[in-house]
Amino acid sequence: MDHPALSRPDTSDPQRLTGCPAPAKLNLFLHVVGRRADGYHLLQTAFRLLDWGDTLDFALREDGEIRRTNAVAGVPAEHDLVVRAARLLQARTGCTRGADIALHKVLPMGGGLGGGSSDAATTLIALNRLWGTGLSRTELQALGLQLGADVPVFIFGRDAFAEGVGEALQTLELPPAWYVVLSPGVSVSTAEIFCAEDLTRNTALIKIPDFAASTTRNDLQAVACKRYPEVQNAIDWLAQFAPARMTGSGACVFAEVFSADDAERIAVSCPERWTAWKVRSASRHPMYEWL
Ligand SMILES: C[C@](O)(CO)[C@H](O)COP(=O)(O)OP(=O)(O)OC[C@H]1O[C@@H](n2ccc(N)nc2=O)[C@H](O)[C@@H]1O
Ligand SMILES: Nc1ncnc2c1ncn2[C@@H]1O[C@H](COP(=O)(O)OP(=O)(O)OP(=O)(O)O)[C@@H](O)[C@H]1O
Repeated sequence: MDHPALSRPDTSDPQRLTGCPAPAKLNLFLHVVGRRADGYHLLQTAFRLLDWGDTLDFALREDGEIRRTNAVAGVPAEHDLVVRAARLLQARTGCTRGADIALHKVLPMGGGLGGGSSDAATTLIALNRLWGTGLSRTELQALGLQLGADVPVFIFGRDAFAEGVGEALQTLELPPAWYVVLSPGVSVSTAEIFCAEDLTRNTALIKIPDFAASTTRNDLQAVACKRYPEVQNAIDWLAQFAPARMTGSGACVFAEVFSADDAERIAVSCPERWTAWKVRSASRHPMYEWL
């Protein structure tokens, strides 16, 4: 499937920010290297930002209310990470302003593409500007981590090598690339995969330059494929064309291809029960310069 590239927000009206992008990510590899006392897992992973994602609109409210103005299937407003992110920023800064927020969902949920996390990150970056709360990138990353392990990287705003639970980030310089991303039509719960008895939790640590595809893997993949056979089927189908693996805790799988034409050709031949997208990398978050 084709999709529009992400663009920069419209900042012409000081009362609102429209078309704020929330890009997807891929985990090019993901190693589980240990477990913390609180049950969270220690990882090594490479995050790649994509030129594909959700968009959000924000309008200033002076009464302090946070409202989501549109319905989003499967995400009631009170559970939306976007609403939770806005409330967290208010609480952290003592800001008395509020916002109307519209969320235009494009990314599959429970897809391992970090959609909800990216929506939350975009909310923190956008409201920090609209409200004039002035938090730094580092401060927003720390705040974002309270919402989820995947939020900080989107505020970091660049391809990154991540350690810890995903919050210790170092910039990665990666060449531009084209990917086919395939959704096998199932939604995977991240917690379910990390809780699995049969998850490998002791992969040896690697150094940054050593992450050639041949020497890395996604440790969550075997667990997800066992519980969701369509994930394995999707990997097997995509692997006919290029090395394929799962992103995050699934369910989406991806393969890097040589060109936009290759991505297009593979995506259009995807079996009808699944959805495939031709996607380009994005080396920076489109709102990177705001922090
Ligand atoms: C799989 C990844 O997407 C890879 O980037 C992330 O590690 C998941 O990040 P996320 O979706 O933001 O996850 P969170 O919302 O923080 O956590 C969901 C659940 O996954 C488990 N979890 C998550 C991250 C982590 N490093 N270890 C974990 O064990 C925890 O049980 C947690 O309750
Ligand atoms: N704004 C949001 N967008 C999507 N899901 C959200 C949002 N807010 C809360 N959620 C909840 O989070 C769950 C996971 O959604 P998400 O799309 O972020 O998963 P994911 O792509 O697997 O994320 P990750 O890669 O971070 O694990 C959803 O099933 C939904 O219940």
